[in-house]
Amino acid sequence: MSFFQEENDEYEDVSTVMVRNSHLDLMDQDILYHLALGSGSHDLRAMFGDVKFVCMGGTPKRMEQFAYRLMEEISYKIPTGTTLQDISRYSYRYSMYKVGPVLCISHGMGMPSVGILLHEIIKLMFHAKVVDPVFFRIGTSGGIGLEGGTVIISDEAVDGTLQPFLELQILGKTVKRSSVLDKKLQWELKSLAEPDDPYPTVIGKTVCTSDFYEGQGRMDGAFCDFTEEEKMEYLEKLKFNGVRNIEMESLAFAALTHHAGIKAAVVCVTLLDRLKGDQIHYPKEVLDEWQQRPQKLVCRYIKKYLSKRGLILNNHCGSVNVKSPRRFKLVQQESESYD
Ligand SMILES: O=P(O)(O)O[C@@H]1C[C@H](O)[C@@H](CO)O1
Ligand SMILES: O=c1cc[nH]c(=O)[nH]1
Repeated sequence: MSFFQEENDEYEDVSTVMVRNSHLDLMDQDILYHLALGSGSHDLRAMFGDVKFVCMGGTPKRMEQFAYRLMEEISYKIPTGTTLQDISRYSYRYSMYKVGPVLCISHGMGMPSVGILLHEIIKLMFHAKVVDPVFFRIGTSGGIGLEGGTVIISDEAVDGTLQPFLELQILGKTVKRSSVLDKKLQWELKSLAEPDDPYPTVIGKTVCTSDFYEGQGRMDGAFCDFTEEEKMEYLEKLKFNGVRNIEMESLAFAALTHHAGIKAAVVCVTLLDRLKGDQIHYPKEVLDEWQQRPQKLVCRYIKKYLSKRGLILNNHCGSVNVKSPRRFKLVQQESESYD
């Protein structure tokens, strides 16, 4: 029986997000610089207190598209004549959209970019007193022995040497943080893959690198000092060790959410099979459709979660099917005050 059918739901909310930094208590305000938000300048509780899901992916366009998909799926309406607002547009760094209880945010490329975003989003959750949020990364990746268009739910994020740690240099010392992802969430997501989906959805290990070219064993960058044989030996070693895909954010995403006690999942589509080549040569329309596959899966999860609790929004603006009125307020309409 899947968790969606269980009588007693273990997913009932229990605690607000905590930060592991006592210095924040001593600050009169906290400026979330890269989000163009702050605890002094914005009522973060009113704006974000109802958030339940935080979804991140590389590009602003993908996350805007995901926000519009969610609006459709959960019948979330904004006033006629208006559009979804990019809440962080004045940061000129990340884009953030809010659709009822779901935040959709672009994280840019690579671990430093997603790491900075996670610090500020975790603090945002803390200031807003958000209760037990679930974080998703919906991304793209290179497959290992899997055709383009395959959806992979990461069961573990590891570095290029297959270590399940994020290594950070803090005050000149190396600090390791375990990159742990929630097992149950992975299987819940997997259970939402439909037999009719014209592509496979698999669970597997994800290698996270700090580079797209040499770091992922590509021979088509500006530099390359290894041979085809050495590259294939490495990629085959990854395959042998259960690695299904390679991307650039999962390690920091898993390590920092785990450090904050936040449940998280990484769902990526493959854009090619790295055992067959390096260049991403598929037409744009094909790549666009593939990029939507992780979105569909996560959308199914969110929709089921909300439906199960009678929280799918009603079909008219500003109204919610309220079982839990303290949460899931509509704050999108307040976007004017975000400026
Ligand atoms: O979420 P995205 O599609 O940006 O993830 C991967 C990893 C890098 O950010 C990027 C490289 O093309 O795609
Ligand atoms: O090969 C790929 C494709 C997308 N993203 C990556 O990081 N690697």
